[in-house]
Amino acid sequence: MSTGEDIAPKVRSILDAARERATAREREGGERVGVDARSLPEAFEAAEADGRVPLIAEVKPTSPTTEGERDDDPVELAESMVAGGAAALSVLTEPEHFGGSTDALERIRAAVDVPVLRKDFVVREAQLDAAEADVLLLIVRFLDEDGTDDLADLLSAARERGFQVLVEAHTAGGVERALDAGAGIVGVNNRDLAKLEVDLGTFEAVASDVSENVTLIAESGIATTNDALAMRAAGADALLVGSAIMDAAGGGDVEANTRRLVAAESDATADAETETHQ
Ligand SMILES: O=C(O)c1ccccc1NCC(=O)[C@H](O)[C@H](O)COP(=O)(O)O
Repeated sequence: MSTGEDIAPKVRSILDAARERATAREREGGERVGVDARSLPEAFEAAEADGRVPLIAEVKPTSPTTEGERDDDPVELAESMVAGGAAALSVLTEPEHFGGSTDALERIRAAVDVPVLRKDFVVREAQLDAAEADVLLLIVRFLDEDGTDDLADLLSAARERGFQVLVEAHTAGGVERALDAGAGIVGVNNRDLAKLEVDLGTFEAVASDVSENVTLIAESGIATTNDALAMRAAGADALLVGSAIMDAAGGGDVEANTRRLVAAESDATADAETETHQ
């Protein structure tokens, strides 16, 4: 089944590149990875207990919708995010459109002790073995395409290797497919891959239908503390933030950007208490 016409041309090119990389890996063969994963839900619980908004901060040097590119050492960026209170990290490993690499992922995972998500466009089983990570991303919409593996099969194959899996959707139907395939960690991406537009109302519209037993992550377009509060109020167990932390155009302070979002709830509580006492 192909729903290819629903995907923006830039995204189509990402998907084609992912398929080519899968084919190259299949030709090369290579070892199957076995991961001893750091628990993502436990990292979120620890952040909550500590008064931090559970946040996955993303090492995202550039993207099709980003102006500019950060060429800082990815390990230093990752360490700054953890110093700023990130519960977990996401690392883009897609090389052609996001400036990522599996080498950067492996160096980051060796340098930090929080769970690390491999953010890539995995469409076939062979791609699972490109690098070890604690969490792997599978995108429902991309697995509709011809020449891709079935979502439930990929989910099982990833779990057999020890990965936790974040299954990403953009619509209520996509979330249903994720849950039907057996996902326990679900991301709702506010970025519509058909138009590359971001609307935080996407998460708000979909989140209320998802059971409490599922770890639910709001992804993309979260820039301000008010955005973070809105996503949490709508039911996000955690947030995934890239651009606002990386600030590729301004080259800003990644640690301060992370801390600002992580402290959104504790700062709001402190402000409310101050107002009550005035
Ligand atoms: O970010 C993009 O431009 C993009 C374009 C095409 C496909 C995917 C894309 N992003 C992947 C992501 O899911 C985001 O990097 C992630 O959710 C963080 O989003 P943001 O905080 O808006 O950078």
